[in-house]
Amino acid sequence: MNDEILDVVIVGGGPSGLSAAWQLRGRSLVVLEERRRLGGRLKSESRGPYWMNFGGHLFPGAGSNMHNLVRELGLEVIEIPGLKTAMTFAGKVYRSKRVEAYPFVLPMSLKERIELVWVGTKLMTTVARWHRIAKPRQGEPDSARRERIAKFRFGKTFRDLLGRPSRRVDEIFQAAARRAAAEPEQQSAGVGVALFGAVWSGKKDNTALNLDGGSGRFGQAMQEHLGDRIRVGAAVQSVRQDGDLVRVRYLQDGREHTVTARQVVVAVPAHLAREVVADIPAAVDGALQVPRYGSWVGMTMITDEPGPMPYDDIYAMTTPDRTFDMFFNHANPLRRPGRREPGGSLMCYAGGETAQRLLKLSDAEITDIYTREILELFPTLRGHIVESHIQRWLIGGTYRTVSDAAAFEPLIEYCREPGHRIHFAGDYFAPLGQMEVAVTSGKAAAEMVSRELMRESRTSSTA
Ligand SMILES: Cc1cc2nc3c(=O)[nH]c(=O)nc-3n(C[C@H](O)[C@H](O)[C@H](O)COP(=O)(O)OP(=O)(O)OC[C@H]3O[C@@H](n4cnc5c(N)ncnc54)[C@H](O)[C@@H]3O)c2cc1C
Repeated sequence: MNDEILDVVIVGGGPSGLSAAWQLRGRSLVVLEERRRLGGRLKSESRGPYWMNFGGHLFPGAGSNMHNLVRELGLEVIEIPGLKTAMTFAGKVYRSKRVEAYPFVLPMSLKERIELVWVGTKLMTTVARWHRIAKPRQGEPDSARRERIAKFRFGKTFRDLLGRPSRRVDEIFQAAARRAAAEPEQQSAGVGVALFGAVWSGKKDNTALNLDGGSGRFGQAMQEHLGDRIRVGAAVQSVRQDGDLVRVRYLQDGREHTVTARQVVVAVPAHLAREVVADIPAAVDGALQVPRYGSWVGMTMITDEPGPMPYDDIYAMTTPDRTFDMFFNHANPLRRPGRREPGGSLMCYAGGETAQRLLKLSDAEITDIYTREILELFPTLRGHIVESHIQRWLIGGTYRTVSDAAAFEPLIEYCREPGHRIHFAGDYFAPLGQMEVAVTSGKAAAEMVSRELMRESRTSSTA
């Protein structure tokens, strides 16, 4: 048992919790993180000049809360010169900067071409509408914009929007849709459109950057800055309000501890928040049941090729003809004109129903499938994969199904109301979970905490 009374306890050391902790670093606080490292679903490990990437990697550009945070931490983002729109089809790699060109590039029947144009046009028109909806309006609070996005095309599934094109055309959209960790039938049309909106973000694409040194640097830098205010290996069991204080019970190294604070930010995935927070108001509890989570099964690889490889100009590739849905070349942002350094770093992953099937296999079986299919595409890579790891993200991506927009509103309302001591943050605050959503929600929770602490200190000084 511990007697300390802190200003704030933050539960969860992912981007949302760390964003809150950073805003509140002038206060007495601790961050309790279940894993042995910070960063949550942002994870990478250094290997010489490269890094192995396991989780989130595309960082938002200038003007975003994540970008500001990364700069404040003294970290650098780097541009990605490579193609993010490459695609495999019938066993071959195709490169087009503009996805709209694929109906004319891929070896397809006329019927398939027409279908690809038809579905693609429908999607692009809807994405253009989504961009208008998602654009921030002068003077409006971020929550208003979030609400507008949440309501966009939430009453239909992404499958309803796509229709049912023939198999090979459908597989292209399916593979891309699984970047939301769910099948088109499971996600709302708004989720699918947001996903494609991130790809079709216009000519000047600084919306997707890399963190120099890998996304794991984010958690490491936070650890360096926040020091002994971070407690890793600390699994929170319960968060309970007790009068003017909140008691947080956690297990660390097999021992039970309690820490008491005036304010708590719960920054763990929605269903886990429900498990730990006691006495959640019924409407908020209902809202926390809205976000869905899908899995991803990835393989990350370090390679030792002596010179150029056929994927050097590619960063991201959709792979509808493979077991995995996406292939990434994480060495691409490090390539410079001139001499090509030896070695590299690659990653691939599958989501949706494929991930569910793969989760039943052993690491060795998944490695065999992924490796065989990568070598089919790039035979010169044979013998050059020197290290590989399978990463199972059971809680991979968060997304919304149909008719969820209204059901989530009680939580937005709760977050706006003054007087609470327990606050929520996480990437589940938007229909499609991304690090920017996480960081923004953490910042918003921290602002509420600051207001509450100031209000309390004013009240006690006038009493
Ligand atoms: C493979 C993959 C690729 C991705 N790609 C991108 C991308 O390119 N761009 C992008 O923007 N986003 C991407 N994401 C999503 C991004 O990583 C998440 O949106 C972001 O990490 C969410 O942050 P969070 O803090 O809400 O949750 P998390 O990152 O999940 O952090 C929550 C933390 O809470 C901890 N926790 C849980 N329960 C407890 C407990 N009881 N006690 C203490 N601690 C607890 C967890 O261990 C975790 O560290 C990707 C994710 C994955 C898995």
